[in-house]
Amino acid sequence: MALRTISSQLAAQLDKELMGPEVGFTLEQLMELAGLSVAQAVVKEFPYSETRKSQVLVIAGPGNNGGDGLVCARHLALSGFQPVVYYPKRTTKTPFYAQLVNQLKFFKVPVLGAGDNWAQYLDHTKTLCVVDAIFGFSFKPPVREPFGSILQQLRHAQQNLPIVSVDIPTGWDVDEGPADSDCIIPSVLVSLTVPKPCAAKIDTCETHHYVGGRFIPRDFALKYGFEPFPYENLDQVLRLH
Ligand SMILES: NC(=O)C1=CN([C@@H]2O[C@H](COP(=O)(O)OP(=O)(O)OC[C@H]3O[C@@H](n4cnc5c(N)ncnc54)[C@H](O)[C@@H]3O)[C@@H](O)[C@H]2O)[C@@H](O)CC1
Ligand SMILES: [K+]
Repeated sequence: MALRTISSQLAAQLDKELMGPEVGFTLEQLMELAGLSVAQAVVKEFPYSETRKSQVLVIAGPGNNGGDGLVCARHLALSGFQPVVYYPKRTTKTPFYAQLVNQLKFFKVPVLGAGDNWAQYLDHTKTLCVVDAIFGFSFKPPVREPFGSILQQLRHAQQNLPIVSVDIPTGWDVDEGPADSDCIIPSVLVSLTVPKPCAAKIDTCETHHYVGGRFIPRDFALKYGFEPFPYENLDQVLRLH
């Protein structure tokens, strides 16, 4: 199936309509479904087993992509994984994010901040995968600290430690794809709602591609120029490649 994508501008317009007065989704609702879908992709890619390591490092950025990561960590904890969240730059935009952090504390999920030793969790003998919830479709290069050095460490770790990118592989241009050769190459990409153009630049031998963020009806998808994705039953993700 040819990969249908929509531009980042159209994606932003689609969001605006979803959260507009007629449809009336709240960001919290969309984020909950998005985060759940990423957790489901992790479970499908790395099925939980008593014997195997189950620690997952979730790196959350300052925006809503980071919010997806906080939600994903909670669902991973519910499904028996041992998530650890590194959340160096916390948005104070809305109290909602503080509630997401409270929920993680409620689930006994460690939430590390700037200055904490997060890199210890890049040890692939203990950690199953890293969830890249740093930047999504609002990323504008060049990367500003502390995310530059975080990406550098991820690039180094990715040889042995699979990266699951939420919506956009962090550091990639949302429309053009990898800006230069030292970008991260995720093992899994979970495109939310609909793949953005950068998703066409993944190498399907290296990156398993899922679509998640299941919250639009057929006619709305067609209006935005793409076929609805044939999710099964109540699955929150569908593997495209
Ligand atoms: N709109 C939707 O339908 C949904 C969107 N969601 C998520 O929201 C994401 C978009 O969220 P946002 O628009 O908050 O933006 P992002 O989360 O993509 O990140 C932008 C944030 O990072 C900062 N930033 C941007 N470029 C930077 C750079 N070069 N260096 C350092 N900081 C930089 C910005 O100040 C902003 O705070 C999507 O990718 C998706 O993951 C989901 O939460 C729910 C569904
Ligand atoms: K990301």
